[in-house]
Amino acid sequence: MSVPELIRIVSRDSPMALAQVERVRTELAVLHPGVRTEVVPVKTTGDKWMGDLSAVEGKGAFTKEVDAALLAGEADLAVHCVKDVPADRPLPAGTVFAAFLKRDDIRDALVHPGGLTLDELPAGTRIGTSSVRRVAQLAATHPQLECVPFRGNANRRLEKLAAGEADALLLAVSGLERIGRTDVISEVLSAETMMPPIGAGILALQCREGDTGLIDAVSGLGDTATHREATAERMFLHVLQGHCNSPIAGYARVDRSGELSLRACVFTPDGKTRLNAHEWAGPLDPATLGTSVAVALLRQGAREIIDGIPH
Ligand SMILES: NCc1[nH]cc(CCC(=O)O)c1CC(=O)O
Repeated sequence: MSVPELIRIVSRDSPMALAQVERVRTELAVLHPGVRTEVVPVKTTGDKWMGDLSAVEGKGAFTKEVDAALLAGEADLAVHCVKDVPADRPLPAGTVFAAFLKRDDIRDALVHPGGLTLDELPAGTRIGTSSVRRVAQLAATHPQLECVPFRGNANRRLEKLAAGEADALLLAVSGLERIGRTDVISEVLSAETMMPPIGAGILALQCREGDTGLIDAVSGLGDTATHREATAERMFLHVLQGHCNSPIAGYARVDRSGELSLRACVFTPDGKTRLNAHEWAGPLDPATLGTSVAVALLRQGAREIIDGIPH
């Protein structure tokens, strides 16, 4: 199958998303020096709507318009943060993941202009975050801090922080790396301190199902360990069937010996209840590991917690 001459790449138009596209173009140029690429930026509902995301109809606020451009043939390849691709349902009909790029840092960082660490922040410090996952974990470990709703892309959030709309922020390390702003990090939080979201730090390439020439051409950008981790994590979330307001966190890891494990948590919004599971795949394939960890949490009462949260 011959490599297409031109690949039109669609993505959100935030600085982070466009940096992600540049990574894909660079890696493509190494793999297929002859190929030309074009960028098709689109604004998504999640970029336009600055209110509560649970008020937006359906899921996929950061992916819907990107998927639509792909399906309409306005572009050939979509670049998504796996974290933003809904896992409770299949991918939009007619599209497939062609590759998961090698995973970036999965951790969250504290951004505090004074350079303090999370444990040093004085009581009443306002943390700008609308993430129910971050709010629940902070409430459990640092109840003296106050979370204030904060939306917008990472650059915009840094501007709002500088304007005094909050005293500190929690942002993904990988996102800050992509926009070239790791200088603002005052502390990188361990995955134990602040468990990351499903899919953290992973970029996925999505194509039209029948586009086999393109799928073959870009699949070489994929990373095997990341593929196993993404598959386990997304199946976990699929079985759990969460919603926008359910604090869920977790991550899979392929260790040095090649063994895959998945740990995951479900929280109540106040962080007071935390269900935990951690399993090794052993002979199980990644998707079955994801199912097994979800079932372990469901047995502990995850369904009741998730369904009990208004959404
Ligand atoms: N919802 C925005 C978003 N989507 C993906 C990332 C981080 C990068 C990644 O995990 O791929 C971010 C920013 C953040 O959470 O700080």
